[in-house]
Amino acid sequence: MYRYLPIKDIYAREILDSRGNPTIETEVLTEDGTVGCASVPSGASTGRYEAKELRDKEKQDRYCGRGVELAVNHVNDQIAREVIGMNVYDQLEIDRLLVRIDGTEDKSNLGANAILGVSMAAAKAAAKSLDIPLYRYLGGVHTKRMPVPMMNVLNGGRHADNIIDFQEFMLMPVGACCFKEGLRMCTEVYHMLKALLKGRGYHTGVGDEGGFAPDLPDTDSVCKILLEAIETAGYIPGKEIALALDAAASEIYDRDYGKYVFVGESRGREKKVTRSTEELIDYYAELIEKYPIVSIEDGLEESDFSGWELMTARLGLQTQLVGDDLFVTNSKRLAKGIDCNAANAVLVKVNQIGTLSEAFDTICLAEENGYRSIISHRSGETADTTIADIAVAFGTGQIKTGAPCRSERVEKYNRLMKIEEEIGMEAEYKNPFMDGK
Ligand SMILES: O=C(O)[C@@H](CO)OP(=O)(O)O
Ligand SMILES: [Mg+2]
Repeated sequence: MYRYLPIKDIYAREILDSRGNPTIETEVLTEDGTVGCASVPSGASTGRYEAKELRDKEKQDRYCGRGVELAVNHVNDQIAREVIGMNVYDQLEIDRLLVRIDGTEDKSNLGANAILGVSMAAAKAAAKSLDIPLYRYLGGVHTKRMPVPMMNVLNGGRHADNIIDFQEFMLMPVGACCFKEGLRMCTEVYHMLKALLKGRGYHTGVGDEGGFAPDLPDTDSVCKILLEAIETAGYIPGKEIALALDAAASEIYDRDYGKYVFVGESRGREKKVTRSTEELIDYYAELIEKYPIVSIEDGLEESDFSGWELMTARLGLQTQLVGDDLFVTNSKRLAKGIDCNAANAVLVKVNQIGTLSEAFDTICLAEENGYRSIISHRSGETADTTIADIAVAFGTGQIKTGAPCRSERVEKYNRLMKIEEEIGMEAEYKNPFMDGK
């Protein structure tokens, strides 16, 4: 027997995310008066195979995005009816029940957004009622590994109104001694990058995740200025700060044409710049040769398992190849990837799958098969910091949560600094590429 604390009430409401679009905030109240509150993020470059975020049919006049009143009603009616009375400490049972009452493969009935809010708020209420931090509640007493940030300092693709074809250019402070130092190093480079861009007449407005969004013509010029920023800030590229990319290749793939189309890079040229799967892999090989790129996410499009297999055979030994749209945090899709040696890491976004327990299952499957896991935010975020705790709880060793200048991203970084302080001397921070994990 263990402690039993029934859920007394569940209440969801519509709030706004960092892009000014509606999203859900959910509260779970327990019999002892504890309230756990969680809000749900939302993507722009969403994967085709993600669990479905339920949005209202009609666009609301007062918002630019479609509302989530339908999903809110599902929480307040159907879900509340079933989940009230359950033991808040039975996370697995709560999550399994949510999946069952939805009844679909992709959670399109109740909505992954409706389900996730309840899953996260229940965990937060449980932790709070025990008066222990969320990372400890989810991860246990031995939780101590801090994640290396993948700090997105330059935005392109669907996250910015510029001409850069790839979506994200990130800094990884692999040579730092602790999370706090890593965060400081990247932030210094971020400020240096701003000065360099400004000095060269580029605008320094930011994209959805807080990275700068200048009109740099191609990936080469982005990598060059990033290296310059790292060096001018006083760090050694590769050794102290490495680079990571999210190509978000599904967004530039032309299905009819069967090739990747680089619209930005084509500007001012007579012929459109396109690359076949093999050519794109060659292009990555060249980039890795020239720049200290340690990780490439969504290097190929989301359905092309055989292309991924090819890319992994070619680049997988020296480079982390991350499946985001490819795996969508779904253990079945990850299992398929493992079977054919596609990728060697999985991006974990809780709203891609809908419950904490399913995200955890995916991380365990990755771990068992020598794949790394990276906890990630979405491009549309809120002040909710649950992913910071999850990254520490599940000991994934890496987190992707944007630039240090938009508060919905900074909240996560600040939460991680607090966690590191709490864990104290026992906190562990290591280069994820040094120990094969
Ligand atoms: O592609 C990604 O990895 C994410 C987060 O950076 O973007 P979005 O939330 O728009 O899918
Ligand atoms: Mg991605």
